[in-house]
Formats: sequence, C-alpha cells, structure tokens
Amino acid sequence: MSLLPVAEAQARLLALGPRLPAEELPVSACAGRWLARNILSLRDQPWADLSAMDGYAIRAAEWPGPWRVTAESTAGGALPPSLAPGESCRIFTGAPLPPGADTILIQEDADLSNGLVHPRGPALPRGRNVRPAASDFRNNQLLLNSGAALGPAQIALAVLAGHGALPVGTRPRIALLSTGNELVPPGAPTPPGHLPCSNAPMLAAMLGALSCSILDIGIIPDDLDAMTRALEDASQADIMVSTGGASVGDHDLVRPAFAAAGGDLEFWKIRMRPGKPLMAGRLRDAIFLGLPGNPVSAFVTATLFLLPLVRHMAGAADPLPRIASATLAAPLPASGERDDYLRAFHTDDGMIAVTSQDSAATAAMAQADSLILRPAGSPPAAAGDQVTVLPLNS
Ligand SMILES: Nc1nc2c(c(=O)[nH]1)N[C@H]1C(S)=C(S)[C@@H](COP(=O)(O)OP(=O)(O)OC[C@H]3O[C@@H](n4cnc5c(N)ncnc54)[C@H](O)[C@@H]3O)O[C@H]1N2
Ligand code: MOO
Repeated sequence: MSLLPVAEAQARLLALGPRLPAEELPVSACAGRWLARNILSLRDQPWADLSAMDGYAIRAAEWPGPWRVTAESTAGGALPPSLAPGESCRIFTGAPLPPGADTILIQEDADLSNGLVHPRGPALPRGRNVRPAASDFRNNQLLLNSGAALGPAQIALAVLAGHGALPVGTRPRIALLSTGNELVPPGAPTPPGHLPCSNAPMLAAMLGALSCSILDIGIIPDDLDAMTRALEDASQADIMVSTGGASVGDHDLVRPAFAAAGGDLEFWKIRMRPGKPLMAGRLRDAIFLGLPGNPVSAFVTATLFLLPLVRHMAGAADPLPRIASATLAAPLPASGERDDYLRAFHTDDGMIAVTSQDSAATAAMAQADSLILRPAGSPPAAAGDQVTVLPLNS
C-alpha cells in the first residue's frame, strides 16, 4: 500500500470534518474561538477628531499666538464651542477638538499667563497630536474576517467597533480512547508487562490550549468487541481519537473494530516519520482519527492532524500548524522515504535535533520546542543551513 503524502492527508481530513454551527457569545467568552461571520464596524473610531495629549487646542496657522483660553474639553464632557480667531481650548487626552481647532500644543511646551497661552519651541505642523475622526476605522468597515482567531487584540477591536457579543464556531466535543492490555491509568502501579497510559493525558494537554471539550473514555483492552463498543460510544462526540493498535500486528484491532462499528475509513498510512500508521474516517456524525500508540508518534500526528481538525471544525480559516524557517546549529543526516518530523530545540546558535529520534523516546521529546520538517529524500544538511520548522505550543 503506498503511503499518503502529509499535505494530501491533511486536506482530506479537513474536507471530511464539517464546520460546527455558530453560536453567539458575549465578548468576555470569545477568547480562543474563531469568528463564524465577517465582523463590520458599527461606529467610527475615533468618533470625532480627538486630542492625543493634554494641552491646548489651537489653530496652527495662528502660530505663535498667544491664544486666549476660552473653553475646556474633556473626554466624556460637554462638546466645546467653536474657536474664534485668537482663542484656544484647554483640552485633555481623548477629548474632542472644538470646531476650528486643528492642532494640540502640549502643556509641557506652553506657558500660561493672564489667561493667555504662549508656545515654547518651534512651530507645530497642523494636525500635530490630533487623532482624526475615523482614522482607526470607519462605520461599516470590514474589520475581521469569518474564520479569524479571536485573541485579545481582536476582542478589543470588536468591542470598540460596537459589538458586545460575537458569532463564533461551537467548541468540538472530543472523545479520547487509549488501547492496549499493557496500559494502566496514570499513577497506578505498573507490574511487569505494564506501563502508564500517557497518551490521553498528553492529548488532553495539547487540546487544553484549544477551544474544545474533552471526554476521556479510558483504556480499552485489546478485544475486538470491547473496542467496537467503545468506538460506537465515542461516536456521540464530534471527533473521536484513539491511540495505539493502529499498525499491522495481530493485536492492532482499531481498524477492524472501526469497520465492525460501521465506520468508513478515509485513509490509513501516511508518508511521515513518526506517525506512519495514522488512520482517519467517519463513524455516523463523528470524525475518527486513529493515532499510533508510540507516544512520540501520537504527539506528532496530533500536532499535524488532530489540532488542525479541531481548529477547522471550530471555524478556523487557517487551521494548519504555523511553519517558520530556522538555521541549523548542527548537521542532520539525509532523510529517508518518509517526511521526517524531527524533535528539536532552539539554541542561541540555531536549531539542534534531539539525540534520540525514536518514536518511543519521550525524554528526548520533552526537550523539544519545535519540529524540523525534512521532506522525504532530503540530502544531508550542514550547520548554518536553513530548515523548515513547526514551532510547538504556539
Ligand atoms: N511489522 C510492522 N510493525 C510495525 C509497523 C509496521 O509498519 N510494520 N509500524 C510501526 C510504527 S511506524 C508504529 S508508529 C507503531 C505503532 O503501532 P500501534 O499504533 O499499533 O501502537 P501499539 O502497538 O499499540 O503501541 C506502540 C507502543 O506504544 C505504547 N503505547 C500504546 N499506547 C500507549 C499509551 N496510551 N500511552 C503510552 N504508551 C502507549 C505501546 O505500549 C507500545 O510500546 O507500530 C510499529 N510496528
Ligand atoms: O512511524 Mo512510527 O510512528 O515511526 O514509529
């Protein structure tokens, strides 16, 4: 069976997963969500020509004054009257300019005596220290596109644009299943032949940074009926994820159990290392991802497939991992017939791949802050060469 290229598998997975319906949430609950519709401004910002400093509103053409102080303008106060020739208005940051004024003389550069303002320093150009009306954005202007990630800056923008609630994608519900007779729950004793189940806590931690809810179904024994029932149960979720049992051994039961539960397999086996045995499909309304059991393989496939699927279903326009470029601090060997996703970390001199690239090497994985992508068939690389990297936890 030929191995599917990563980009093609990602595209097919995202095409399989529907966007979940939108919900309207107060802006205070929107952080980490994705917009379900374009957002237009409901107002001009600033609403008028506003002072950017504390000082005196003047006409620049009347420089060097002096000007009589005849009014005051404060943010939230009454609108100031128009300036007559030779007049100025005491003004504070964020306050509207009186009609006729066009420039702000800051108070540090002004002397006030007998009700007259005298400037110090060189002449000010017209418009200095003024924020013109609608210079940030205009009423009805398109500010944020559907699918945009909502972080602090986008929320501030939406609120200033007049919105108190926003339409966002619903959070996907994710069911996690761990498979293997050898697994025990975290912290439980590990008699010979057993090991702690680390994949579910790892995936929950990876998903914890995203907008989703998690149901951990627990450890399923290597038994076809038990696995089939567990998959049927898990299909209540929007996304069901198993780890382990994805390969070709006699006890690798995930694929047969998925078929027995009535699932449609979309693909199996990807041209990547680690992570080759990854599979994906649909069972009823749930999208299924079968990740390999090796912890590093599960970590890398979750980074490249599970997290993008969650972002996509939650409404992200740009769900794939961020890609950057970095300089190598140490050489790399040629890659093989699969795309390598090497665990690596930054140093002041550049990127270094961790010593063990084994897909069960968790101590080495825990040192990594990035994956270096080395496409299949890449020649050896030297220190100083540029490589493609996927920053982790970003
Ligand atoms: N003959 C072949 N053998 C294997 C192939 C192959 O193509 N032909 N592929 C290899 C590759 S690549 C991978 S990756 C592994 C993945 O296999 P499975 O998904 O079937 O995983 P398991 O066999 O169930 O487990 C592998 C390894 O990981 C440990 N494990 C499993 N689940 C957990 C968990 N929740 N927490 C911690 N550790 C876990 C498990 O004990 C095994 O040691 O297959 C190769 N074999
Ligand atoms: O492809 Mo497997 O995930 O190397 O160990």
